[in-house]
Amino acid sequence: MLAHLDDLLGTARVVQLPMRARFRGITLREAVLFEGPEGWTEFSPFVEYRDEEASAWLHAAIDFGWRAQPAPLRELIPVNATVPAVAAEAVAMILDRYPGARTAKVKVAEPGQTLADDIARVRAVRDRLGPEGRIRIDANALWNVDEAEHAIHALATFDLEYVEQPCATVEELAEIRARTRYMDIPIAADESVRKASDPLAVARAGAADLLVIKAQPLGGVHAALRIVAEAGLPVVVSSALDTSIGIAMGARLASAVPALDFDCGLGTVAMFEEDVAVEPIVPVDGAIRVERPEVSAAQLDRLSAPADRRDWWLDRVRRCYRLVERATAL
Ligand SMILES: O=C(O)CCC(=O)c1ccccc1C(=O)O
Ligand SMILES: [Mg+2]
Repeated sequence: MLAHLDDLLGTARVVQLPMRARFRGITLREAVLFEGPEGWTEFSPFVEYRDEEASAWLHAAIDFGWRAQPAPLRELIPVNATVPAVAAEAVAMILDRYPGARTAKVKVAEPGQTLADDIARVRAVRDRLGPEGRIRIDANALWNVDEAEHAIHALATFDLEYVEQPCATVEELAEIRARTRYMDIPIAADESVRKASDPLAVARAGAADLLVIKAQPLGGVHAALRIVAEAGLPVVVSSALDTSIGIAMGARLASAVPALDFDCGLGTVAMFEEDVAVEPIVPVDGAIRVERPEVSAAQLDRLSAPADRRDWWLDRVRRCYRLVERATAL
């Protein structure tokens, strides 16, 4: 094991980052940062995840903090704007936070909303980006196959780059892919990669045209690169709503994949009101840089979580560490 539990606990800082707008129901994003020999690293599985799933995220944190990273093949990573399931009127303000971005990812299928809301939001994005902008939509597995077919057909008029995780299962993805093939819109798998017991099953089944690859849920940069190599599909590297430290991990992965033909979902620090880095990794001219940002001691103090949340996170680190120890030979 590369890092001892004491190394993790001894350097752990638990932070809470206020969000500009609610995303995934979150207004305060919690993360643990550790400082390893390679630099700062992040552990930030969503609070509702069970330990088994969260332990892959701890494996990733150890990988990035304690293990030399693969050589970067590129220094700048083009990123997409991320548009939450907001009202159409709010779209312009959100896109303004991603200066130079030519691509937007738009959340759709939000519970409590209608297809008309999705259409209005995607139309507003198209109006703002112009005809040459790229628009991808992400349903987060919330449509059944008929709903997906209806919605994709209705949204196709806005010219979609791809549809991310329209339905939940690999079987449904294969079905919607077959049904919409005549529209020539690629289907991307996200949850079917990062939440599956076998992240390669969706590729093997031929149920997706491309994969969304995230460093933390896949166990880190090295593990994710192995999955990319085995899948043999184009990839988009994305984040899971990380601080600048987790984004640096994602950027490092994006810098090392053999081909990067899609803009990456790594501009999400723009969704936070505050961040832990002296210079937060936010998009400039549509791209982020590949580097380990300097962490601000003052920001770590300002954003420090209350004692009960710190205890909760450190207990989670202890439990997940046992699972990582059992599952791997790091
Ligand atoms: O890909 C992006 O643009 C940002 C990342 C993102 O959308 C996301 C962030 C947190 C949790 C899930 C997702 C997702 O892609 O489904
Ligand atoms: Mg997604």
